[in-house]
Amino acid sequence: MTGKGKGQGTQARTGSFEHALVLETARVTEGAALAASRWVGMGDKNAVDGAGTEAMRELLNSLDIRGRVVIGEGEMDEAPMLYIGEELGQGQYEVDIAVDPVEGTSVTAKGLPNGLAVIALSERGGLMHAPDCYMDKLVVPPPAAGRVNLDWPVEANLSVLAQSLERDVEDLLVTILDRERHADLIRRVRQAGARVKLIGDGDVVASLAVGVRGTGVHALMGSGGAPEGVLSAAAMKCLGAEIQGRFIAEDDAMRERFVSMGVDEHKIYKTDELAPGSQIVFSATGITYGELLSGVRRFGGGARTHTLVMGYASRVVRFIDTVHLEDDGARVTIRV
Ligand SMILES: O=P(O)(O)OC[C@H]1O[C@](O)(COP(=O)(O)O)[C@@H](O)[C@@H]1O
Ligand SMILES: [Mn+2]
Ligand SMILES: [Mn+2]
Repeated sequence: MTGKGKGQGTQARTGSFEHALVLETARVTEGAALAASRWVGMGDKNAVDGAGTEAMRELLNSLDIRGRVVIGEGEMDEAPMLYIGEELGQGQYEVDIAVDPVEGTSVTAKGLPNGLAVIALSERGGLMHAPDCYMDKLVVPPPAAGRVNLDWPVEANLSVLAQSLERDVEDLLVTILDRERHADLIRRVRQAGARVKLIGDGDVVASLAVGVRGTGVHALMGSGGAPEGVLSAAAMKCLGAEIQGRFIAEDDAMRERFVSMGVDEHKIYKTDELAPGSQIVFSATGITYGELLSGVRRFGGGARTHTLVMGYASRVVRFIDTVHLEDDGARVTIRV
């Protein structure tokens, strides 16, 4: 549908596979979160990752897709499941898949907030095949999209962000991963007058919180994983927010890898370059409690999950609260 038709702005763009797969994709992250939740707070990162990955792979295989993993758990020789290049499903929709079965493995193993299971799907070529390196990131909400620049001094970006959100720099809260490498960035953001929220892990959910209004955080700054940058880009695109990222080559081996993958070390990659797809489905289910998504809440006879699933072309942002009942016949009272 084109032109200024009735209801323009809420019409589907070209939602074919999205319509078929939005809810199915939510089921995949729900399943991974439920499996990983068994290991919350047990101090075993490998068990957390293993459970999430296995469940996610099995559920992806059951979808009506012919999928190819472009962002995964590593290369084939280092990851037994959901490795980059792995093919999943025998259905009809040809898709590229980006996964992080457990984003925030350490926090999940410690029972701390903001562990989640994450997936993005697109048509073939719709998600950048990013190397597994660090990425310098700037994430801003919809009103500041297109108005900031990762190349500018941080003070300039804060000032534009404050203007865009019609407030003072002092009213901004900026999320930054609590890492030694960010000491200077943290100092400068504070000196500019903005407040800082330091997080231990999990810059995907931090990006989601920036993209959604009312969470009280206004930007994400600093470096994190490049695969997480692509996943965040898929989400920001669905939300109308923006991510800018620059791939960081820490050594010559990585620099060579960039060349072989066609990645430009000096370029700022924007949302649309990281996630160029015209159809994108993004889904995240909380494993441990967070400000945006509740974690998995287990009770006798079942568990409850909280998911954010979105379709870019179909223009839907769904928060899904699901009760999963065990099939052993237990009587469970569902609460609102
Ligand atoms: O801990 P580092 O090396 O600074 O890396 C940061 C990256 O790790 C994470 O905190 C956690 O990722 P995983 O749990 O998937 O390993 C990401 O959110 C972030 O992008
Ligand atoms: Mn991760
Ligand atoms: Mn992970």
